[in-house]
Amino acid sequence: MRRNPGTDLNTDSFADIRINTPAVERRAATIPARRSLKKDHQAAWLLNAIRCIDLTTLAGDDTEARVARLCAKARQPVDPELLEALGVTGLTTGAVCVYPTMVAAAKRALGNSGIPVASVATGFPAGLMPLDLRLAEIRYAVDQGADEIDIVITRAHVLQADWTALYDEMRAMREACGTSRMKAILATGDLKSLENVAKASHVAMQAGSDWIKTSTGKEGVNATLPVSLIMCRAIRDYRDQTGHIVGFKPAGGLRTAKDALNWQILMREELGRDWLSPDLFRIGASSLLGDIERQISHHVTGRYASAHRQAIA
Ligand SMILES: O=C[C@H](O)COP(=O)(O)O
Repeated sequence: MRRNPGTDLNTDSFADIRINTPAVERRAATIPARRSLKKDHQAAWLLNAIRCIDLTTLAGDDTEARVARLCAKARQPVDPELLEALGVTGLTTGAVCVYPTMVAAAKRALGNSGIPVASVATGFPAGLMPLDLRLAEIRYAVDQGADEIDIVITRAHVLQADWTALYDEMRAMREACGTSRMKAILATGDLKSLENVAKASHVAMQAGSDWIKTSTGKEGVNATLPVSLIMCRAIRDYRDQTGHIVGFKPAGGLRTAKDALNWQILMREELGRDWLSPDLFRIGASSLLGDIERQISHHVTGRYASAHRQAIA
């Protein structure tokens, strides 16, 4: 299984980063136009997006029954008749993502499907808890069976440019994850500048994150294309500097099939084909699958299915 072993903290590798925000925004704005995806091609990209979704429920009123329904959707994300028409079998989402107390229910519901369970941890979404409690939460989620842990960082460490504190806490989190893979949520909407996003990305990767992730879905601003562009370039730079491979997870506010296509175009353009697989690319989303299924249905049948047919996710 791919892991990023991380490195020692190396602030030299990002000390000189300067970002021209208007230029990044201009470049990000061209992403939707970079590839014209028509018909069969578009359906293939939408199916691939499903393979990469971390199908998520992170709500205060989550229940085991809701998690079980979500897992059923993860196992069979699209109407089998539509898949048959497309000649596709065995399609599942990339993972299911839940709160720690829901991990056991998700594991039960997913059975031997091979779909990983991701758990948020470390005082999600704000992370403002003593470190030993945050580490204990990771260990609890791992003990419950979580295959992947989505941690949140202490935003204050970034805002105060305390890279040592940020590195040390994430290194300890990586250690607590054991053999479960770690995704580091930077909560980019809280980080004030693209330079901070770039620097926090480097520290997260040096600390051994297997994916870096934009947002919790709970910030005022969640995944955007400019922020994602900066994070993808940090992944590229880190690979060039260390030879280690890190995945990317945009999350929060991704709701439409068009979003799913745009983020895949970004991966293809900035990091290449390898980053279009679930090992290196996840889309964190609680309500994206419905629109993707709607578009696939339209592709197959020539008409849009009514909304109730895609009631979940
Ligand atoms: O980690 C995933 C996010 O919580 C999903 O955010 P969303 O509910 O806006 O799709």
